[in-house]
Amino acid sequence: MEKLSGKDKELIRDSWESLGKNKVPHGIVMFTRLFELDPALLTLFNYKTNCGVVPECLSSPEFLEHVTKVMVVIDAAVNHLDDLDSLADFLLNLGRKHQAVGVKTQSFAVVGEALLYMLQCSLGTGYTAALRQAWLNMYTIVVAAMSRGWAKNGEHKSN
Ligand code: HEM
Repeated sequence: MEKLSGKDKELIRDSWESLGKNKVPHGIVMFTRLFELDPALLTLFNYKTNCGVVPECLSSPEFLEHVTKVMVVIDAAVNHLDDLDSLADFLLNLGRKHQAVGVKTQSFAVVGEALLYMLQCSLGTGYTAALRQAWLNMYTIVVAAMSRGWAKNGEHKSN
């Protein structure tokens, strides 16, 4: 996997220190933005509760669990910045699972945009161009690994 610079790591760690302690509220800001950017993604959350409607979806326990899951993956990445390779198998498998539930790889990029939006809202003036780029670099590494798993699952199905 790609490597991050020392400066990238410092910017990511410092900014995540307080955000990571409040994962769900920040995750909700992120997913609210995600559904503004692509409302069709709501239909992929086929929980028993009505996830065709944004407010109902955002307050359903299963959905909030997924929000937490996403934030935990981000937390894991931030905690393994020196060794992102150790997450490769996990992320590959995660990509496979998302292929199986109908998520497209392009949608991972929209999640990235929503992540940056959440960082901007939360960090205010701390959201500098260098910080934005550092997070983008990390997220790109995560998504590249997930996308490899996604593609492998797709291949497997068409065989
Ligand atoms: C458009 C984007 C996404 C959609 C529509 C989506 C949807 C889903 C769905 C339907 C599931 C299965 C049900 C569930 O566990 O809640 C799932 C599982 C999961 N998702 Fe996502 N997801 C998206 C992006 C992401 C991203 C970017 C991450 C992490 C960086 C992530 C992390 C997870 C995790 C950890 C699971 C549990 C996998 C397991 O059961 O082992 N998701 N996702």
